[in-house]
Amino acid sequence: MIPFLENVTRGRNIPRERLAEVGEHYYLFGGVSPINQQCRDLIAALRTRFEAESAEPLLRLPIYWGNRNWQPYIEDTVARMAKDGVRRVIALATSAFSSYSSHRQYLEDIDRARRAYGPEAPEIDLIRPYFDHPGFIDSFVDTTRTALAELPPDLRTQARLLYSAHSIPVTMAQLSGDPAIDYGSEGAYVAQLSEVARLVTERLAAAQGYELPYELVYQSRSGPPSQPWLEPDINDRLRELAAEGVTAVVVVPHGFVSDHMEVKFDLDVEASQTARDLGIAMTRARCPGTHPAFVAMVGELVAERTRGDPPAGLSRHTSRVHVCPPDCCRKNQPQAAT
Ligand SMILES: CC1=C(CCC(=O)O)c2cc3nc(cc4[nH]c(cc5[nH]c(cc1n2)c(C)c5CCC(=O)O)c(CCC(=O)O)c4C)C(CCC(=O)O)=C3C
Ligand SMILES: [Fe+2]
Repeated sequence: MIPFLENVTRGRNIPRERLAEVGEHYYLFGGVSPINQQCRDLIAALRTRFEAESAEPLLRLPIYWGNRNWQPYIEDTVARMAKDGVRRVIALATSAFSSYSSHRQYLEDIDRARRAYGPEAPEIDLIRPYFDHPGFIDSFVDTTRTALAELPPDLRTQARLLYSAHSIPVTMAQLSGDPAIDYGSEGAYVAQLSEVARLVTERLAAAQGYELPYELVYQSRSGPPSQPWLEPDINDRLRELAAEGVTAVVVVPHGFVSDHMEVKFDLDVEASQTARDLGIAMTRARCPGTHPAFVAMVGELVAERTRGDPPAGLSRHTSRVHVCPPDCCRKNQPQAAT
């Protein structure tokens, strides 16, 4: 696990103790990240879907898979595609939101892999942030309904919805998105997370016939304590909610696409334990994974990009362009860039 963790955090300011601690989370689950199998499952579901879509020859495309931090590495996948004669690629990141970590870094790593291969590397167009696509929203509405139904009946109408996303440094959050667009003082990442929480809550209310209060929380913080990251942490917030008399929560990990380690450990083990200790009933909505609405969305995004249709989305923060301008989703202020 350690080489993988070193890959993820190379060049970042992450304490060694944090790596050792996160390594333990993986050992608890057999010393293997669940994310590779989740990628294989998504690809299998996409193949089935793309093959069934006989009316849409555009989608009868071969599918490849590359990781940023582990095998199969993007570098190897780029080489394999080039050898297979692939000239144009449309890439989907398993990450739906704007920010350096959730979007720009994918672009950079794809670029690096292409440069490493050389001028014969295929062209690769990364699909824009798709956080408010109806397929992403509706898969969360569906899994949140299921999670709500897992609460004891008498608690369901009193539950609080906690929408949980990966915390990132506050500076990174403020620099997220397109600098020419006003997302409010917190930046695109938080604005997009807020919109998804609102949309899922509204559609859930329409389906259930009653509305639940909701809020944003963050999880999986790393980095030194001296650096401000997005808050509140889900565990801290659970303590406050218990003090306020809240008895049930449904956690919706809307910042993620599949139930990987940040979800399985930080929510299903850690936050669940916090809730248990506080006497709060907690259930957790599944991430999209291979949900049919999410799988269908991938087909729609590929078709959208191939045709050059305007980006589809349900919120006022829907991406306006397919290719982000070079100064969007920076990591640091320009003068501090490394
Ligand atoms: C925004 C965001 C997403 C969601 C968007 C997306 O999915 O892209 C995400 C997903 C993921 N993060 C993952 C794993 C890790 N992330 C780390 C560290 C970090 N993540 C960050 C941000 C994000 N991360 C940041 C700002 C850091 C600090 C270091 C840095 O500035 O880059 C570390 C180092 C140890 C630690 O500090 O926790 C690990 C091991 C896995 C794989 C899980 C599995 O194996 O199942 C997944 C899907
Ligand atoms: Fe991460």
